[in-house]
Amino acid sequence: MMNIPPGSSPPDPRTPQEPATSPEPPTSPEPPAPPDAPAIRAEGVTVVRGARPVLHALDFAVPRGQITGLLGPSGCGKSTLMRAVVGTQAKVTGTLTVLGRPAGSAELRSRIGYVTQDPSVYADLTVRQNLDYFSAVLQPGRAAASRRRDDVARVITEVDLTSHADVLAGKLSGGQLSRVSLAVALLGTPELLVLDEPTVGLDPVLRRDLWNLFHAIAARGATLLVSSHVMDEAERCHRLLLMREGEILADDSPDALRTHTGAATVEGAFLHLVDQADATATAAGADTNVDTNADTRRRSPR
Ligand SMILES: Nc1ncnc2c1ncn2[C@@H]1O[C@H](COP(=O)(O)OP(=O)(O)OP(=O)(O)O)[C@@H](O)[C@H]1O
Repeated sequence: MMNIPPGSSPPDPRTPQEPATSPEPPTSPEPPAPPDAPAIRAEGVTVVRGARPVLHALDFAVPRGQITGLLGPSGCGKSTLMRAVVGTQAKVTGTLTVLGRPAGSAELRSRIGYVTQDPSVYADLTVRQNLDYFSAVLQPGRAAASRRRDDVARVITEVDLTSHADVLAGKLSGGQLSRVSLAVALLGTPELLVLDEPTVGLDPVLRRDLWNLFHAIAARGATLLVSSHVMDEAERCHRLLLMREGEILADDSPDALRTHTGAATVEGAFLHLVDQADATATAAGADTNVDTNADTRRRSPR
C-alpha cells in the first residue's frame, strides 16, 4: 500500500527559500476533465525495466465508476502497469492520463488509493492506530481531528473490521490484513482505487466478501482497477483488460469477450486469444523467414 500525503511537501530546510531570479509566470489551472472522460487513458504506453521493455505501446481506456479487472499470468506486467498509473514507475513513455491529469501529477495523490501486493501496515500498531496514523498523514493538524475520527470509523466499518479494531495488525490473518490495507486506501475517499492482487491467498468466502465491497465502492461512483491472475475473478468485473507478455490482448466486457471468442468462460476466451496471438506471430515469423530466405537467395553467389 502506498501512502501519499496530499498536497505539496513541506519545504526542505536544505533548499534556499529565496525566490528564483526569474520566477515562472503563473500558469492558469488546467480545465477539469469532462465527466464522461475515462478515468485512465493510455496511448502508446511503454515501460522499460532494467534494460528490457516490459510493457509494449499499450492503448486502452478504463471507464469511470466501474470495476476494471487487469488479468494475465504472473510476470505479464500487471504490477508495472499499476505502478505507471499511480506514478511510481520509472521509464514510462507514451501518454498516460489519469483522472484528466498526467499520471504521477502531485494533484492526483489525494485522489488515488493504491494497495500493493505486500500489506504495508505497522505490525506493532492496532488496526485503529494504523488508520489514525495514516489519516494524520493525509489530513494533518488539529483542525482536521474530528474529520479524521469520522474517516477512521467509516473505513473500519466499510471493511468490516469493527470487531478487530483494537487488535495488533501483527496478530491478524492474511485476509484481515488485506482489509486493513484497503481501509488505509479508502481513507481519503479516493476517486480511483488501484488494487494489486487484493484477493491473493484468501479463501472463497473472504474473496466473495471483498468483491462485494468493491462493488459497493464502485456503486458510490469510484473507479476500481483490480489485478488478478485468477481468471474466475474476471466474471466479477464490469470490464476486463487481458494482458500477456506486456501487451493487451483484449479490452472488453466479460460478456462481449465470451461472445466474440465463442468461449463459455473468460478463461476460455483468454486461451482462445492467446492461441490466436501465437498463430498470428507464427504466421508473421513464417513470412519473415520466406522473405529472409528469398533475400538470402537473391544475395547468394550462384
Ligand atoms: N525491478 C525489476 N527490474 C527489472 N525487471 C523487473 C523488475 N520487476 C519486475 N520486472 C520484470 O517486469 C516484468 C513484469 O513484472 P510485473 O511484476 O509487472 O508482472 P505481474 O504481471 O504483476 O506479475 P505477478 O502477477 O507475478 O505479480 C516481468 O518480466 C519481471 O521480470
